[in-house]
Parts: sequence; structure tokens; C-alpha cells
Amino acid sequence: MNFIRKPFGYEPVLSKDDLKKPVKKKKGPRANDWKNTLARIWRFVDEKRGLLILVLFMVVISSVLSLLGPFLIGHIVDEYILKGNFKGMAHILLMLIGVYIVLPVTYFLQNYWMIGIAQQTIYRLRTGLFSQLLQLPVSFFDKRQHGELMSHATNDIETVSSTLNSSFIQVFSSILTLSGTVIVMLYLSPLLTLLTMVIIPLMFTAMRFITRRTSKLFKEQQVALGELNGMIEETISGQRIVKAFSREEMVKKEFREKSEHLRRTGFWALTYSGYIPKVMNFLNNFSFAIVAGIGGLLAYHGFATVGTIVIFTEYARQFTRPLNELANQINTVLSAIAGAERVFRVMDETAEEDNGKIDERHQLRGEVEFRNVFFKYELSEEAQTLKDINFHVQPGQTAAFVGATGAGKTTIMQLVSRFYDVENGEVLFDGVNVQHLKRKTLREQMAFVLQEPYLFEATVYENIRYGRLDATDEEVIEAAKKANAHDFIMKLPNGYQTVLKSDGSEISQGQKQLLSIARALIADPVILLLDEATSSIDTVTEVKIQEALEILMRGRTSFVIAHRLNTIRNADVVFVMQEGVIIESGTEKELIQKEGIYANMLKQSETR
Ligand SMILES: Nc1ncnc2c1ncn2[C@@H]1O[C@H](COP(=O)(O)OP(=O)(O)OP(=O)(O)O)[C@@H](O)[C@H]1O
Repeated sequence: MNFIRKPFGYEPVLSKDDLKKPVKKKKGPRANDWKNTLARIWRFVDEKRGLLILVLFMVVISSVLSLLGPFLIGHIVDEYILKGNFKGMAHILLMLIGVYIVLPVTYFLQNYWMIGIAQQTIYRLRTGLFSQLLQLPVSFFDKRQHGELMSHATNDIETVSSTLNSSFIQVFSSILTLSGTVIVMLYLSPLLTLLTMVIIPLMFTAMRFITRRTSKLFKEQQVALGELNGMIEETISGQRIVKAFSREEMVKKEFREKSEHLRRTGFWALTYSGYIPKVMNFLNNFSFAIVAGIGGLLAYHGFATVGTIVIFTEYARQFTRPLNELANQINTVLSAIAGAERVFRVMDETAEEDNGKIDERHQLRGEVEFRNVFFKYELSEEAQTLKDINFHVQPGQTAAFVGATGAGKTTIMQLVSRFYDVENGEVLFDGVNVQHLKRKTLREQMAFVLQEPYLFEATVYENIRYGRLDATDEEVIEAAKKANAHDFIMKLPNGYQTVLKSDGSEISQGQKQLLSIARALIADPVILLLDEATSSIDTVTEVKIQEALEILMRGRTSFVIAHRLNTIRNADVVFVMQEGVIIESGTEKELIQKEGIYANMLKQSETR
């Protein structure tokens, strides 16, 4: 067996030999999984259940009508044509015409209603998944590839949608037609029924052989598609890095490997499932020949009427068709169930609980305290990311965090904003444990200015207004002026109406920072989290950013991952971090006098 690399482990790829091996049955609750999944889809059908029952009723009518057709033809042969008695045939013919007119009407109605039900169900499923994605904790996204999640929201939901659109009716109607046909056939001639049934075990054996392989392969194909989507997404968003490091060939090679995996699983899945109609057709013709041949003999010797044989040959076709359809639908239904299972798995992830009891309008003063805080990321190899962190920041103070890369500065910010919860110890706001505050209360009174500000594909107005949705245009402009962003915005092709790209590629790094400062200003937060940009920005913009930040930080509690000496100098307290521990703290002056780690860091940066 081969393996391909996955971000968190290795995924097996089926080889030709693997496909020949018998598939071992999985133990545990899997047998019931599909029942569970179907029951959950049923819940999503919700208020359309009444209409679904109407659809089922229509399917019953169309199945009865499709059984009636051949029966009437047989009756015409026996009672009228063979007896040369054409009187009275007209009304049976009229009935037959009636059957063939009403039949398409029932087909139309069941399809029309079913599409409505399917689309509504998918709408609910899709919006359910999307709102769940918004409620999941940040730690969930640490464990999943973005492309994989995209694949659930698009491919998997699409598979469920197309199955609901068409397969549901087909499966139900096939089962009904099949049972109806068998009942009528048994009534007409048990012997011929038995002959028609001879092919069933053959069909089942062939189907089992094929579907055992295809179900495994279709699952594998969906996984491979998810991975490929992940890679496409990653490559498009990181295309500059790919180009900058000339990694095109490496990316192409990896893409070819993933595509090859998808091609191989797709090839075998479709090849095997392509055998189904062929095998079925062959068996169908075989059964038709048996019924026609032996039926003809029976009619010749007077054991059955010609009409009965006519009905049987029709039914023999009608009997294998639903079997055929069922067999064809199995793969579609299986892959839809697998898709729905993956969607439900995401829905079953525990969403961020927000059971803080303190009122949503609670006004924070901005006092923040960490008491004996220990923390570890789920996927981290380290024993602890933060170890016994203690500090107390008063309202309006600026706390600067410095330290080598990986020391844990960003992690402190993640805990202040409660993107993650502490493992041990307490984070307190105004003396209240953060667990008692609603996340919304907390985050609405906080603003972030990140190294790589995130911009949306929207106008400058909308990008700044993201800080406070009800801000007027005047307020936006006012904030932009305070943030020193107004002048450059006015030089953009459409000023504040200019639509920015999500990667902000048409404006400079410094300008992005100014926009994100304006966004934070308009939010008017009590607490500010600031990750200073490390990339070199021209001195003019640097001064503008510095001025804007000073205005922004005034009167607010600010946590800064500091890279600029200016910020550190003006901070009320500086925390020096090393390997998840605060090793020094105090004002910059105190730290220099102490001649410890910080003083050393400073000396080193000066000598560079
Ligand atoms: N989501 C995550 N999952 C697992 N480990 C993580 C995660 N984020 C950070 N880490 C690890 O936690 C440690 C602290 O990281 P953190 O980002 O807090 O450092 P930092 O001091 O902010 O570094 P930098 O200055 O480079 O941003 C590092 O070892 C990092 O690899």
C-alpha cells in the first residue's frame, strides 16, 4: 500500500492489489451510522415534511399506474385481439391512454415538489454548517485544513443536494414498483415469476462485488478531492510566497501527486460503477429471453395465455429496471450519506460556550490580571506554552511584551481575547474571571491592530466601519483623519469608495496598518491588542503610524507586542518573555538599570 502525505499524518492510497482484497467489515456503530445520518437529514426537511408525504403519495400513484399499463395491454390481447372481438375494446384503450397521460403528470408533480423540498433542506443544512463554523473555537481551525472545510461546505453539501433532488424519488419508486410487480406476477403465474427471479441472486452477487469496491473508492475520492481543494486554496492565497521562493516546480509536483491520487481513485470508482448498468443490462436481457422462451412454450402448450406472456415480458423488463435503478442509486446515496456524515461531524463539534452570567452591557474598566496562568495548545509538542504567568495591568496602562520569537507573546494576546481558555489559573477583567463574562461583552470592548491587518474585499468605508457597524460616513472620515489615513485614502482612485482587495495588495503595508488603526479607533475599545509590524516601513509612514497609535492608545488599556523602542519606552510596564515564562518586568528604565536580559537584548540590537 502507498501513502500520501497529509498535514497531520499519512493517508493510505488504494493500489490495484488493495482493490482485490476483500473489504473487512468495520466493527462498532458504523452499521447504524447511515440510519442516524438519514434521521438527521429528516430533521432538516422540517416544515416540508407534509409536502414530502404528498410526493410519496404521488410516487405510489405513478407506481400503480406503471403497473396498470402492461396489465391492460395483456387484457386487450387475451380478451379482444385473440378472440377477434373488437367491441368494447375502445373503453380499455381509453383507460390505457388515460394511464399514459396521467403518468407523466404524476412524474412532473413529484419532481417539482421534491426539488423544492431538496433545495429548502440544503439551504437549512448549508446555513446550519456556516453558522456552526462561525461558532467553533479557534482551536478547531488549528486542527483542520481550510480547504477540507471548504470542501464540506461545497462538495459534500452539493452531493447531498443532488441525491435529494433525484435519488430519493427513484429509490422509493423503485422499491414500490418492484414489490408491486412481484405481487402481480405471483398472482398471474408463480412458475413464470420464479423463472424471472432466477437472475436475482446473480444480480445481488454482481452488485455486492461491485459496490463493496465502489463505496470505499467513492469515500476515498471525496477525501482526495478535499485535499486537492485545500491545496488549490492554499496555493492561490500564498501565490506570492510560491513565486518569491520560486517553488512553482515543487508545488506543481505536489499537485500532480494529489491529482494523480484523485485520478486513480476516480478512475477505479467510475470504472467499477460503470460496470453496474452493463452487468444489469446483460442479466436483464437474459431474464427477458428466459421468460419469452419458456413463456412461449407454456402458451403453446396451453398452460398460460398469450396475454399473460405479454404482461410477463413487460414485467420482466419492469422488474429489472427498478432493480437496476436501485443498484445505480446505491453509489450516489452512499456518497451522499458519507458527505452528510462529514457535514454533521463538523456540526457536532463543540461550539464555543458562552455561558458567562454577566450582563452583555457590562462596561469594562480595563483592568486585566493573569493569576498563575498555564496554557498549552492542543497540537503543541511542548509540555507547556505558557508557564505560571502572573501580571496585573491597571485601566489605561500600556503593557509591552518583548522576547524572542516563540516566547509566547501572541499566546498571551490569544488568552486576553479569550480565543483560547487557560489550562490552569485565572484571567481576570476588573477582578472578574473571564469565564463569567460573555465573549461578546469582552470582544465588543476590545480592538485588534495586527501585524498583517485583514482587509475585506469591500470599500475603504466598509473596511473601517467593520470596527463599528453603525458608524456614519462622517465618523469614518473622522477616524481616518485621526489615524493619519485620510490623505492616502483621498489619493486612491475612488477615495473612500475604492474597493480594496482582500489581500490589500494595492496599498502598502504601512497604509494597511493605518486603516486598521482607523478601524480600531472607530470601535472605541476599552482594551487594545496591538501586534506591531516588524517589517520595515518608510520613515514618513512610520512616524504617521506612531502618531496614530499614540492617539489610539490614549486612555485605553493596551497590550502591545512591541518591536519599536518608542512603544517600549512609553509603556507603563514591560514584560520580557522567554520560553513561555515572564523573566523580567518593570518600566524600561528599571529594566535597563537592572542590567538583566532586557538590557542585554537592547545592547545587542544597538550593536547590529
Ligand atoms: N495554534 C497553535 N498550535 C500549536 N502551537 C502553537 C500555536 N500557536 C503558537 N504555537 C506555539 O506556541 C509557542 C508560542 O508561540 P507565540 O506565537 O505565542 O510566540 P510569540 O512570542 O508571539 O512569537 P512571535 O514573536 O514569533 O510572534 C511557539 O512554540 C509556537 O510554535
